[in-house]
Amino acid sequence: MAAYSVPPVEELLSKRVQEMVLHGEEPLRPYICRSGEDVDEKEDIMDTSPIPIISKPPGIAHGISASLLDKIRQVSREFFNQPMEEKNKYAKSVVDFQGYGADPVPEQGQFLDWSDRLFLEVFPEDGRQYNLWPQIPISFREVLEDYSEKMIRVTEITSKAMAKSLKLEENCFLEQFGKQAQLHARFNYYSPCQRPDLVLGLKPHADGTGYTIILQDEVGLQVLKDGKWYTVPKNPTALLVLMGDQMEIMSNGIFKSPVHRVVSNSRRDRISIAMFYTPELGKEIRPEDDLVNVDRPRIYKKVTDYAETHWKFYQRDMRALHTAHI
Ligand SMILES: O=C(O)CCC(=O)C(=O)O
Ligand SMILES: [Fe+2]
Repeated sequence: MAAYSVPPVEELLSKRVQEMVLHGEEPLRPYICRSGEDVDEKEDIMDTSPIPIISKPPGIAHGISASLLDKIRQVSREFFNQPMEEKNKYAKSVVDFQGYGADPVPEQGQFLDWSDRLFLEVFPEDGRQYNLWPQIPISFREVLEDYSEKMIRVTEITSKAMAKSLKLEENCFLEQFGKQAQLHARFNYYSPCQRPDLVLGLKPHADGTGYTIILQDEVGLQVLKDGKWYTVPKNPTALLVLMGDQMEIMSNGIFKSPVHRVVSNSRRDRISIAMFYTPELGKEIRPEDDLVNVDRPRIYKKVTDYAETHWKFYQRDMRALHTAHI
């Protein structure tokens, strides 16, 4: 049988998916992670009841104006719509986290995502690498700074609401996150794919964050529950709060960190802005004491810098939560 040669992953990752699509290239083998079945491009959305969405009541009002949500979507689109040479001014190497490109090289044999991204640390402020923040569109920096400030407010509202829903002291989760909690912005660009039945925009994973706040412009994100994928509906003024593994630990397993993925679409592209909210570096987190009792024994240990452990497993397409189990 003739050998089928594929460029090394490093080489593939040094090229953007968006570029391949512009050149009409078909996905190469490392991007192919689906069997060619089970693709549903219908516009109608499946039952979404298990997905918590912060919007107007009966959810929680997030307090961010519709115009700011439009602006952040707009500057993201404008950034990705630019020629490669402009975007490459912010290019990351294939091992870096911050900057424009793809995720760092996964361990051998793992599939690649059919998407590009720009990843930036926004809090604590001294972690900002402004040389990687796009200068075009010119309003990018101002809009991201404004959005990040507002996101901090959303994390306060959300963390308190979650504590109260469990009858806990309202600041308990905020204290665990710490004053130097981290916030990272990940701008995801999902190019269309001629073969959405073969690739995924983002492979199935759970987040290693405390939680992640997602804004999207099109459907594509799916959450796994009881073995079934649920599509998150499109709602221009809604933010989706997705629990990460660290919130599952702090809530002693009450809040579940769901596996999710992004499917590709043959006709349209998609933008999402995911804000990763993670406890302060070096800070130990643990299940809240008041959530541990005879009926609900402690199921998670104390952990520190769990996001690092999470990343090591993510690179191997595995979850890390078991490492925190008692
Ligand atoms: O694009 C999305 O809606 C989800 C992104 C996501 O899951 C992530 O960046 O971890
Ligand atoms: Fe995610």
